[in-house]
Amino acid sequence: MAGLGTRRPGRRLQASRRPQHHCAVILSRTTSLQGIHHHENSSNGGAGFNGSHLSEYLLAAGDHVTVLDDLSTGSLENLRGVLDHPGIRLVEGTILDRTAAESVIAGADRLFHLAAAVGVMLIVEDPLTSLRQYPGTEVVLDATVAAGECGYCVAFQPPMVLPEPRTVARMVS
Ligand SMILES: C[C@H]1O[C@H](OP(=O)(O)OP(=O)(O)OC[C@H]2O[C@@H](n3cnc4c(=O)[nH]c(N)nc43)[C@H](O)[C@@H]2O)[C@@H](O)[C@@H](O)C1=O
Repeated sequence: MAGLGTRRPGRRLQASRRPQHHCAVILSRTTSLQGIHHHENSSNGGAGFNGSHLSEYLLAAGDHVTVLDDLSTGSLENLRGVLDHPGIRLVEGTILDRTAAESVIAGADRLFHLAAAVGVMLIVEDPLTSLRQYPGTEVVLDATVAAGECGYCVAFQPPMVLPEPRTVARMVS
């Protein structure tokens, strides 16, 4: 796993402007393939800062990972060390697309939901786009429950960081 200090996420924020920590929801079933136990992981936002490190960790542990990322703030560059790994599958798409969400959850026994618009500056600069992403978590969790296969779900959701109403009004006018 590459050192955390060696990578820069798609959009860096100054340290003082970093977002607050995420909260997490968790739900695992191990898959047995020819007697070897491994997990089939689905990772939304897997090309992001946290997601790419997680992908590297899981692949190094012998798991498989399917990454669904719209590459809005993430980058394939973050995954350059594992792009050729036989255990990784990449799907470019948004979590707002139920079909895309279902396609990566199918067959997964663990879901890591890391896709989100995070960062104070990003949200302040484009609050409406950020808000439109919130239903994505519902799409993902709905699709996961409907699939009925995933026994372990880790969902990270960004804190609700909103600018003052008058700031939003100025931005959209
Ligand atoms: C501490 C650390 O904390 C944060 O790291 P992070 O939480 O990993 O955030 P990120 O932006 O690197 O990853 C989010 C991923 O999510 C993808 N993404 C978004 N929206 C959809 C979406 O709607 N669909 C899909 N499929 N992917 C999406 C997006 O393309 C990206 O790949 C950063 O503030 C970072 O700067 C930092 O310092």
